[in-house]
Amino acid sequence: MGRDKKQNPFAARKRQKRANGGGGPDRRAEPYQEITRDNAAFIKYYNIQQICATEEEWTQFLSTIRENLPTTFRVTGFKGEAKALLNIIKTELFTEYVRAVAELNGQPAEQVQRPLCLPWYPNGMAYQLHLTRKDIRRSEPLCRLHNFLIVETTAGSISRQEAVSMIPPIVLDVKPTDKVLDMCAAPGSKTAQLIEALHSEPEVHKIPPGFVLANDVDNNRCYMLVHQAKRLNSPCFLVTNHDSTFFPNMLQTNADGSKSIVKFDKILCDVPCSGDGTLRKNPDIWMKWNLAQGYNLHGLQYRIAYRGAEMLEVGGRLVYSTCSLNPIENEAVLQRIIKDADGALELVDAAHMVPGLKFKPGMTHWKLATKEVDTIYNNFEEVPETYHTIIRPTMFPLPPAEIAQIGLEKCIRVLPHLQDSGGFFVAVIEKRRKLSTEKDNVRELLEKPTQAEPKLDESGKPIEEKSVPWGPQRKRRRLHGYKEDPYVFFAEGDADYKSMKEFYELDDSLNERCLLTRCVTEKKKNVYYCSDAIRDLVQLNEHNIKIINTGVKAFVRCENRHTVHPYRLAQEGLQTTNAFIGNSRRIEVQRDDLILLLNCTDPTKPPSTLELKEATQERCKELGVGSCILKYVDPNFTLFVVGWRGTSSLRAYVDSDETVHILRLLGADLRKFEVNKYEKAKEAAAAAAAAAATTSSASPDETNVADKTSEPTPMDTTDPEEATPTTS
Ligand SMILES: C[S@@+](CC[C@H](N)C(=O)[O-])C[C@H]1O[C@@H](n2cnc3c(N)ncnc32)[C@H](O)[C@@H]1O
Repeated sequence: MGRDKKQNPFAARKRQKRANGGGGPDRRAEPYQEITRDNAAFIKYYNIQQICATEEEWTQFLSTIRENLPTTFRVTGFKGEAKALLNIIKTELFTEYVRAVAELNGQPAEQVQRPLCLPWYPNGMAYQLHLTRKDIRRSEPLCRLHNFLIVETTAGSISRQEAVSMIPPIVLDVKPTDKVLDMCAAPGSKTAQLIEALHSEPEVHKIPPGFVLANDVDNNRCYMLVHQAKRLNSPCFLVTNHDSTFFPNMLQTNADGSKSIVKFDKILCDVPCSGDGTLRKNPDIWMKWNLAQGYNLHGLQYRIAYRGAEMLEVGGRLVYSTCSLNPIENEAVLQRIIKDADGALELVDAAHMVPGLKFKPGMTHWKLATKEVDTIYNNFEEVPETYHTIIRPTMFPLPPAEIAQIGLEKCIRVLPHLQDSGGFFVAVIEKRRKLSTEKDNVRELLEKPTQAEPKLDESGKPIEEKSVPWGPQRKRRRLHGYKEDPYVFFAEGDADYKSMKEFYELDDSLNERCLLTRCVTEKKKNVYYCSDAIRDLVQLNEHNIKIINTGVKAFVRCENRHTVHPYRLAQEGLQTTNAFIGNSRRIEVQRDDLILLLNCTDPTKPPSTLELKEATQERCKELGVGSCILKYVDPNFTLFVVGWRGTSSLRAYVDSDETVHILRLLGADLRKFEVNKYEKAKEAAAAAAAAAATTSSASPDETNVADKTSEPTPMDTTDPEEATPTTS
């Protein structure tokens, strides 16, 4: 066979287009035009696949995918105050929602449809609003609702996430003891759900024994992942940056001190896909969609999921998901994996875990076609040779007798019209025995060089060194993105730890070797904490895989002339450290005191202890200057907030979003914190107009002074009468 025949015709056409001066005219400067929600190839392709049972249903499908997607959010379940927040949402927030929607639509409040509780999401914690993202962002009456969503998302109390995207973590069924791998994790909405599930039994596990390892091949997207997960402050979480198709085996220490290869109990493969299930959220896909995307992704999707299956524990569970409706990216990938695994993997039915979810079973018949869907292929023999590098035999359904053994009907296909959602595909696989391709050579891994322990001086203090880049030099291909600072764990007998232990009366069960810094230096700045399992993973594997982030900030160096102890507590880590801290640095406060402390937003004017309740004042007298924990007990929840006892003051040490979150739980007046961006924009416009009026009436000399200090803008050449002040 000649080389030319093997060339990818789609890629050749793309190259030709580029050679002719790019892929079409640059429209960036043209005025915005509403996207035409149509694509003949898309409609033809899914029509021939018969994804809907009747003509009537097909019409309903086509009409729904052309509509914008409603907004959904879920409450972070594991937090102690989740129920209290849910109650506030169902009462105050939804009352405000009804008022705002009535105002927006000019209709009576009684006619406004209340938000819908997603029936299949556990404990009634997820809601769908009858509003799109754009509605919420751009409508002044919805400003308070928008503020609520932003603040509570940043505080980690809710997550705005597409409804269907919540399904894979639910059916993965993560328990606090599980070792969990999220292979294609960024930006991390599902990862957040996995972390929540890991922490779902705080009364049983102070720190869950399991962990979530979230990985993504894209270095930049890994930081989105860090940002997303940081809100949840889990010490059992690790972010890595690697290609999942050849994700390396990782080492772990067993209870008897020996080493073995990590096998994960739960693996999520939310693989890259053509994304045509998200047409309602991302309408620009209408213009870009073509069948070549699915063909190009099939191999990558298979390799990621197959590597996942190799790393899965026998008896473990792997969830494969895409936001695509295309059987080439879904059923074809799964039939290939199940077939290649030769009985080691089994598709299982998980519908009972999402009761009330409307979906269709996986497909067992599908057809392939050319990119333009002008020629249909029923089997590989019909495919012309020029397409053999694109359309592969494994993409066709197996013969009926074989495909019946695969169990594809157990897959979950969510179509947008079934419950006014996006489109999605989910399959659950369980591992019955090892795969024949698994290579678990512990000795080979142990023989690889590991990172050196930090050098210590005679007194056991680390010798100051410059921060070193990640591990030994590797192949160029892997040296992408930023170099990460090292992970420097405390050695036993660390002098800083001794003083922390004394000052905060830390419990012996807190493992000091799980404290770490990100720089080899004597004067530690931020001190992080991670679980034993994560520490073990980092130390044994950092030479083998790029670790982007781990640990929650637990202590921060904070020295001034009054401080007795150089480290304050960090609110981020309090969820973890609280359980290990003794009584000497605790103050129980009443509601009014906490509201007073949180309302103080000027750090230069902390509340005087004299403004507080008498009991609080008495306790403050007993407490020396420094960091402390403020505890508030409500009949429905208990709050812990980092505080600072000054010489004559007491203040809360939390960021602004968490402040609003706590004040909301306390039922306090939030008006001081409410930002109305529309009002602000109007004020800014008025100020700009006033400034412009002053400038135009100023003397020529004054105008010249202004000109020298500012860049010329198009406004300078515009008639002031015509100019519209910008308000962005
Ligand atoms: C569908 S998105 C994942 C969405 C994510 N699970 C969530 O819920 O937010 C697919 C991700 O796979 C990543 N990816 C693509 N190829 C990969 C590979 N070979 N290994 C690991 N990640 C990959 C992409 O960078 C992208 O972030």
